[in-house]
Parts: sequence; C-alpha cells; structure tokens
Amino acid sequence: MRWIVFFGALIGSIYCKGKFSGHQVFQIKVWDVNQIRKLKELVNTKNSKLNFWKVPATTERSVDVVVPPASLKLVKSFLESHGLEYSVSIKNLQALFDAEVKEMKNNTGRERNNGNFNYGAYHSLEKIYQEMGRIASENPQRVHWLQIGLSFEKRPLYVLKFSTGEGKRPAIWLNAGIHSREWVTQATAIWIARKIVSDFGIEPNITSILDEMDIFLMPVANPDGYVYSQTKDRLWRKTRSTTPGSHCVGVDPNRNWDAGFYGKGSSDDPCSDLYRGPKPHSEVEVKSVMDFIKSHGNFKSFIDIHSYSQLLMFPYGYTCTKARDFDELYKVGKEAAKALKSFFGTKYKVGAICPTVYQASGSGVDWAYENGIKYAFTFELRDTGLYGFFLPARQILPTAQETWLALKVIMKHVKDHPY
Ligand SMILES: CC(C)C[C@H](C(=O)O)[C@H](C)S
Ligand SMILES: [Zn+2]
Repeated sequence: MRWIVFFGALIGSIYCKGKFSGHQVFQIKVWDVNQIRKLKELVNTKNSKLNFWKVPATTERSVDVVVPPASLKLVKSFLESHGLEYSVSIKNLQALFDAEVKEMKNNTGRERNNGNFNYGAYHSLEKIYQEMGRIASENPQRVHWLQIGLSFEKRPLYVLKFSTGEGKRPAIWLNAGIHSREWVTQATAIWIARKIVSDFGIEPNITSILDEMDIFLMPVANPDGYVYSQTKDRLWRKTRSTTPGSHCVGVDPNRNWDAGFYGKGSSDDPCSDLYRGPKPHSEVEVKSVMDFIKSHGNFKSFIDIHSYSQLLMFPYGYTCTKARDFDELYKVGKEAAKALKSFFGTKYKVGAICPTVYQASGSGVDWAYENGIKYAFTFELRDTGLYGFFLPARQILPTAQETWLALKVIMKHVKDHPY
C-alpha cells in the first residue's frame, strides 16, 4: 500500500514541460487474475497522473498506460517488484503528438489551396461539419443533413440520413466519435459518408442495401469532447458536462445509456474516465440519439465505432451472460472480420463485449439491443497499441477501407434478415 501513497503524492506534484514531454506508454502483459488485481490498484490511485488507455481486464488483453516522466522509475519498480512483464510501446509520446499537430497544420494549408477535403487527414469539428453539409448539398435526392439536438456546450448534433425512399423504412444507425480521443473513428465515419454517395448505384451491395433500408450516420457523437481533445487535452474521452459539487468534468457517454446502468463496469466517481453520470441519459448527447431512435421506431441495427484494439463485439457488455442472439451475432461478426482482413490482412478478434474485453455497463450497443435493435455491434478500430489513439493520419484511409468491407457484410445481413 505504501507504493500507492508515495506514488500519488509524488506524481501529483509533477509539472510537465509540454503536455506529453517525457511521457511514455507502457504495454503490460497480464497472465493471471492476481496481476490484474495488482494493476487495478494502480488504476484506482487517486490523483495519479497515469492515463490508462487499456485498463486491466482479462488475461488476454494487455494493459496500456501513459506514464509521466517523473513516474517512470516508480512504475518500473512497481511492475518489476510484482513480476509484471512490460514493454515501452511508445517511447516518446510528445513526438507523436507533435507529428499529429504538424500534419493537421500542413493539411489545413493544402486544403486552403486546393479546396478539397482530404479524407486521409484529421480535421476540426468545423471542417467535418462542412464536409457533411457538402455531401448533403451535392446529393439532395439521397442525403439529408439532420440536426438531432445540441450538445452540452450548444454545438449542433448532426446526422446524415442516406435514403432512396419515403417514410420510416427499416434503418441502420452508424455512430462514431462518442469517445472524443478516438480520432480515427470520426475520420472513418466521414469517409464512409462520401463512400456511400460515391458507390450508390455502382457497387451492388450498398445499392441493394439502400434500395430497401435507410442509413443514419453520426460522425461526431460527442462534439464538445472532440473540440476539447483538439484544443486542450488530446486524450479527452468524455462529454464536457459539469457535475455539481465536483471539480471534475464530463461523463463517459458510453456508460450513460439505460442498460445495466448502475451495474459494475462503470464508475460513480465524476473524476473517473468511466463515470456513468448521475442518471441514465443524463448526457444530452446520449439522450438526443436515444430520443431520435425511439421516435423513429424502425431501427434494425446500431453500430458504434470506437478505437483502438481491433475488435468486433456485440452485446452484452454489462453482463457476461450470453445474449439470446449470440450465435447469429457471432457468425455475422466472424464474416465481417473476415471481409475486413481480406483487404490489408488486419486481424480482428470477434466476441461478446464482457468476456472479450471487460464488463461495461451503460453502453449504447447494450441499450440498442435491449430496445429491440437486434444487430448491435461495436468496433474497436486500429491499432493494437503501437500508436493507440495517436494513429498516424496515413492509416486513416486503409482503416476506413477495411472497416467499410466489414460494415457492408453486417448491413447486408441486416437487409437479408428482416425481423
Ligand atoms: C462496449 C465497450 C467495451 C466499448 C469501449 C468502452 O466504451 O470502454 C470502447 C471500445 S472505448
Ligand atoms: Zn471508445
């Protein structure tokens, strides 16, 4: 226990030069439950400056943690003293951060000159919203630009509806960016928007899907968090709502849905990255999507796109009990992962959320599934920790292209299996 006290005190007083200067990411192998327990002590260290990208969960899943410079020695001694095997997966986090900032700046200059939206780059919220508007204005017959609400900080919550018919046709919800720091997901989603309009009428699968169903795509489900991750804290995950009585900000929007809400797999601590919020759907970003889906009433699939780890998962997260449709969802997931792998050989693991990663209560996919939306999946896109949330922009297009193949498998299955 003495480690924890000393640890928390020392790192709490650290003043870092740059945001990530001297920070490293450790990838820790976990072989047994005792090691998981030990590592969980670290996660729960109050005021520690450790940022867990992948928390201790199962023996199949490594733990990724950002370690500030002043804590490197301590963390190494803690790990070595408990016989925990680790590697330094990112030696210089600041360099990745600087490279990302530089690339975005260069791309802004290029786009100012040529006026095009470079789908192989990360963009500001404003630029993503502009491109959504452009896609809709260029394809008025098939694309409608909807606003389903306002975020906590009063930013519009925009959705693109792709439809070739009238009324409340069977529909698919594609959600991205609910965790703001997972930048490859917002980038993949806007690429998907362009792909749908460019392939419709040409590529048979998306054409037949849209002949019968509508697709609703929300590239930035957490705009406040996204802006904050671009301007203040690159690793911000949550919303930006305030909690009375706490100096900590934000709720984990993927713990705020009314599915196993008060269960294990989320936190009641407003300072935790897994803070579930004061009540289900307390977050306007979550409630707006829930209200829209409920008022529509004919959604057949809810797909929530996250990063990173290369996983394709389905309910349940809040319990490790098998869902009634486990076999079918697993089969579809395996087919989708196979299609994804066919492009660049990227390997995905498929499984139910709880046994595959960890117990997660209050997730969007569990809520969808429990509200009659059978084909509920969550993706964790590239990579497996080499870059983590700092996936270089050069990997956006390959990630989007391979993910699209998996999405088409799922959407085709949904179309071919009406219920
Ligand atoms: C359903 C859960 C496990 C998804 C996961 C999370 O919200 O923690 C994201 C991949 S970050
Ligand atoms: Zn996430």
